[in-house]
Parts: sequence; C-alpha cells; structure tokens
Amino acid sequence: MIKLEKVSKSFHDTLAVKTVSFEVKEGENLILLGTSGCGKTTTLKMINRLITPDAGEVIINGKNIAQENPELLRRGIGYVMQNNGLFPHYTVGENIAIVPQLLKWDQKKTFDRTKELMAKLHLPDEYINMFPHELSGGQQQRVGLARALVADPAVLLMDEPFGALDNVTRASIRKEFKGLEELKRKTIVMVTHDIQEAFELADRICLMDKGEIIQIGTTKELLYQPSSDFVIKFMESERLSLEFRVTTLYDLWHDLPEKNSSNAILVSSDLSVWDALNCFRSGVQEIAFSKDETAEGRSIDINDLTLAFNRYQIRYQHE
Ligand SMILES: Nc1ncnc2c1ncn2[C@@H]1O[C@H](COP(=O)(O)OP(=O)(O)OP(=O)(O)O)[C@@H](O)[C@H]1O
Repeated sequence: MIKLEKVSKSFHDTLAVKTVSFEVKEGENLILLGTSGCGKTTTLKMINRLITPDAGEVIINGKNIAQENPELLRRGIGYVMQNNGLFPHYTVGENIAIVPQLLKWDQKKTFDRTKELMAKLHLPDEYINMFPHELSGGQQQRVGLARALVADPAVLLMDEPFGALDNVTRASIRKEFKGLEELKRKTIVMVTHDIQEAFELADRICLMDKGEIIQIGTTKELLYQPSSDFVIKFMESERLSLEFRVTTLYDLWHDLPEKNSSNAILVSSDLSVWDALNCFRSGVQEIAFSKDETAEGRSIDINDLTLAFNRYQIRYQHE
C-alpha cells in the first residue's frame, strides 16, 4: 500500500533521513519510533508530500506520489499534526469541515458526518460552535482526529497525536483509539517517541536513529530478537512492562495448567498479560478464557499467570 524506496532528505548540512526503505501493508499500523531529531516527522511528511525527498521514491497504491498533484494526494490521506494544528479562529465544526469543503460536499452531508464523528469521539454536540481554545487538550486532540477522519481516507498519518497530553489522559485516549471502529480498516503511519505507546498500538515498529532505520519488525521481534545493542538499550528501562503488554493470554496457552472453575470471570484470549494483571489487581480472583471455539476453557489465578509468563519468556527467547 505505502512503499518508501531509498528515501533521503537533507536540510542544509543535516542529513535528516538517510536512504530509508519500508513498506506498510493495507490495514497495518506502522509506528515510527525514536529519539528526538532522528527523522521521524521528516519521514512522515514525505508520505503526503509536505516534504519532498532529495532522493528515492514514495509509492502509494502502486503510484509514485512525485507524479501526483499534492493537493489531490493530501485529500486522500488523513493527517493529524503535532499539537493538533487546529485553526484557532475556526470553530470545531469549521475545522472538521475543511476537507469536505475542498471536496465540495453539500452542507447536510458535512453536518451529518461531523455529528457522527463527534459522537464516536465522545465530543458533545454543543462543541461544534466552540473554538479550540475553549476545549481541553484532550478534546482538541479528538477534534484533530475527527478532522483527519472526516472524508474516511484509506491512509492516516499521525504525528505525536497524543503528545501534548498528560499521562492519564494519554493512556485513556490511547485505549479509545485502539477500539475505534473507524480506524480498524485504515493504513496508519504514526510517529511517537513514547515506547509504551508504540508497543501498545503498533502492528510493527520502525525504530530509527540519526535518520536511519535500526530495526523494523513486530513488537515481539523487537523485544525478543533485537538486531543490535542499540535496540536492547532503547527498551532496557521499560522491558518488563513492554513484555507484559505484547504477550497475550493466547500466547500463554501451552504454559497454563488445565483447570476449570465456575467462579472465574470470562475474558478474551486477546487480553494482554498487562490487562490481566490489572484485572487481578482490581480484586478479581480468577479469570477464564479459551484458546479458540473448540478448546475447553481454562481458568487461572495470578500465580498461574506469572508462572506461565516466566515459562513463556524463557521459551520465546530460545526459539
Ligand atoms: N525544516 C527544517 N529545516 C532545518 N532542519 C530541519 C527541518 N526539519 C527537520 N530538521 C532537522 O532534521 C532532523 C530530523 O528532524 P525530524 O523533525 O524529522 O525529527 P523527529 O525524529 O521527528 O524529532 P521530534 O521527535 O523532536 O519531532 C533534525 O536534526 C532537525 O533539526
């Protein structure tokens, strides 16, 4: 769907992006992760031609975007800017209606879609006539997302979409974001420097340093098959919580005892170890899940979970 082939970009003496190549499959969520100044935003902006590469090609759906009209290209790509980028003198409704206006939608269609998205993003109806400064940071962020999603683009680019928020708001918006039906079919490239965020949201992570890709892979590949010391060091301080986040109950199936209790609370096999631990922390004694529809359910308590997780870690590291 999106393909970067040996893309480079310099600003004066700074080589911001150095022969970067990657592919993003349809419906995939690729996260560009790395320290400040490593070239994430520059890479992202080359996908919607806000920045033109010095060398290399960006191909979307088989077409080289250098040959496309930049305005037309951008209408088909949703873009959530760093610090939301809302126009301060436009109301919420006017901010969301920018692309529909360019697409010459009639007023009713624009209004209906705006209302639909505001409801999905938990923005009260009356906000439509308010200005961005009258909203909280989290609400502004939701408006920025609504603006990017309004024309239902197949591709969504997001630059630190939760960057300006405090940790609590950030975590809750992230959870909502993960559950949003509107985003499930989209091909998403997102920039962040927050490791936990990247590991929670990504299908694959592209870890960058000094304009280059250090490793690109699934969260499990980065954790359990790091390509260099840089990757190990980058995750070192948060390693255990990242492992809790990326490991699901399904992964632990073979490491769990075969027992079943009627008192257990039923959960999905997609539940991460992190969320399962939170469940136990909130007072639940036992949870139960099944690997698939044919398998008999298993119930586990916190001891079963931690033992199985330790076994799994050892097994995975040696695979
Ligand atoms: N318009 C510009 N003019 C000059 N230098 C720039 C410009 N944009 C980016 N750079 C430089 O290019 C390098 C990469 O910047 P970029 O914004 O892509 O990094 P980043 O990883 O997104 O950083 P951050 O997380 O801090 O936003 C940096 O050294 C930056 O100073």
